[in-house]
Amino acid sequence: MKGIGYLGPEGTYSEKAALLYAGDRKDLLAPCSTLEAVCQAVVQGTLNAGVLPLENSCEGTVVRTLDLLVRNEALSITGEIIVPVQHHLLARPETTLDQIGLVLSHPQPLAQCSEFLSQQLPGAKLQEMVSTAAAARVIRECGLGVAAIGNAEAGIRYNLVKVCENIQNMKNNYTRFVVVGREKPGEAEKKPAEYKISLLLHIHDRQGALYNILKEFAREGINLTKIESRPAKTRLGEYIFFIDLDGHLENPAVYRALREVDKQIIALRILGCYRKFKH
Ligand SMILES: O=C(O)C(=O)C[C@]1(C(=O)O)C=C[C@@H](O)C=C1
Repeated sequence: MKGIGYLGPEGTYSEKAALLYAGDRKDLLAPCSTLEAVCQAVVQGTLNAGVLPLENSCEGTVVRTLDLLVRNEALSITGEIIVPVQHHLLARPETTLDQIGLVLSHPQPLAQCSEFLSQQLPGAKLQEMVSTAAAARVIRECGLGVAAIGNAEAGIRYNLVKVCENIQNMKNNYTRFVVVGREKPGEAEKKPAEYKISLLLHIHDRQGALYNILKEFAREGINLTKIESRPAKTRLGEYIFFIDLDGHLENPAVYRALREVDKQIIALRILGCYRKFKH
């Protein structure tokens, strides 16, 4: 079995998700420098699976991941993992809050901690980094006035202390990750259980187009759990919709709805049919 890619370095939230997915196969974990690198390695077959952040309970969809799913047609979704996200302000030992003039982190945590940052560090500059652990890793080489936002494990790994704990806007902050692979959708597991399907729909730019599609799912009593649009990158006004729904590809109601939807749109791609995450 080849590796499981995730956004590195060690100490990211993506690593936490990848560890949950790997179970006792932790030696397979492969940190990658970017989300693009994770996808590329899976598409090329250097890695067997990749773990990508898809949505956060506070900040919504990670659009970078949606764009990568659209662009990499060989990828399918084979699973999902939901990770609690608790951010801390990490700095070199003996740093105090009033010394901090620069905060480094991934754009998502900077947004997820916006209230703390504006209230407690109104004068601090914010700098985006490729990941929370990439931010934590450079702090040791910086002066006392620099802090990172990341998780407790990153603090331990990079010998940093928590200047402030649990600084995210929402106490219950969660990020949903998807596992991507090259399996054909539905092949990954077939045992009857609680399943989810992820779809990409490229729809026409015309009156009622979205309504007519949603109607098909409603008619079959299918519950949609996420809907998000991204520009199709073809022309202004044309969109691709990312839809998650409850069900399995072998359910007759799902089959009927997808057959009707397929007749009305430019393209339908089944990204995956996979088991729902159980906490
Ligand atoms: O920087 C990290 O630690 C990541 O794993 C990335 C990421 C993200 O892309 O949203 C993952 C989960 C958290 O929401 C914060 C950051």
